[in-house]
Amino acid sequence: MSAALVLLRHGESTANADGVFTGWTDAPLTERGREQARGAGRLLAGAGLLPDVVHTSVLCRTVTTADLVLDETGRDWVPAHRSWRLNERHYGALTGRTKHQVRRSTDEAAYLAWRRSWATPPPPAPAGALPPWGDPRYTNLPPEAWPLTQSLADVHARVLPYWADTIATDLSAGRTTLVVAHGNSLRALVAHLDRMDPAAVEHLDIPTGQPLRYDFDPGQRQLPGGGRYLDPDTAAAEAALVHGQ
Ligand SMILES: O=C(O)[C@H](O)COP(=O)(O)O
Repeated sequence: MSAALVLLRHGESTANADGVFTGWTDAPLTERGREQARGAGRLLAGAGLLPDVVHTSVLCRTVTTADLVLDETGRDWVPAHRSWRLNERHYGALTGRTKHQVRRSTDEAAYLAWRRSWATPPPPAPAGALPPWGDPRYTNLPPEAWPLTQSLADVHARVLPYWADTIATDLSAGRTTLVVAHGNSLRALVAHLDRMDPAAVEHLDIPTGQPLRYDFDPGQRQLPGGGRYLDPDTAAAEAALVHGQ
């Protein structure tokens, strides 16, 4: 069966609005972010993309965004799956600092490497601090997978098993599958789907609240052309805001 996949970065969070590195911490949506989520739902409904299933991270900004999208599409009742594998990149010791502060405290090359390179992780956070040991969301996270920091390559390595074992299964059953995740977990997934090399991914920015559509044929082959934003002009403008941070 043919199937559609919709990737969606959560709506703007308070940390996004304040220019703060967020990573595995929680930050609620701003009113603008909530409206972005509702707008994404209207775009999906207008394109006839009614989700049969939704996947989110275990961070509240994706859960809230997904709920608003499902409400707007009349699909509040579909199965919802949460996984830490879809979480934002763990931003290590940068978590909670503003991008402006970090940029001033180091040189441009280090800032860009921490934020956008494939393989360079930010400096690590103290063990057991972010998230705190015992956070019930991570009961199933094996101790060796508990991160102190992550490069984009690390994110790619933990997102791909979830893609292969769970999301791809929904697509092969012909389900319209909504994945609500984060700037960097989606960069990793888009890099996989669009077969991007690490150098190209450095220039990839994912806008908040903009649905990105992929289509698959009955043989589960991705249709040519890569992902398409449902509202390309707004997506480009929002991606430019992310790039400028
Ligand atoms: O965790 C964060 O700070 C953001 O969600 C992603 O930030 P980035 O665009 O700087 O990678």
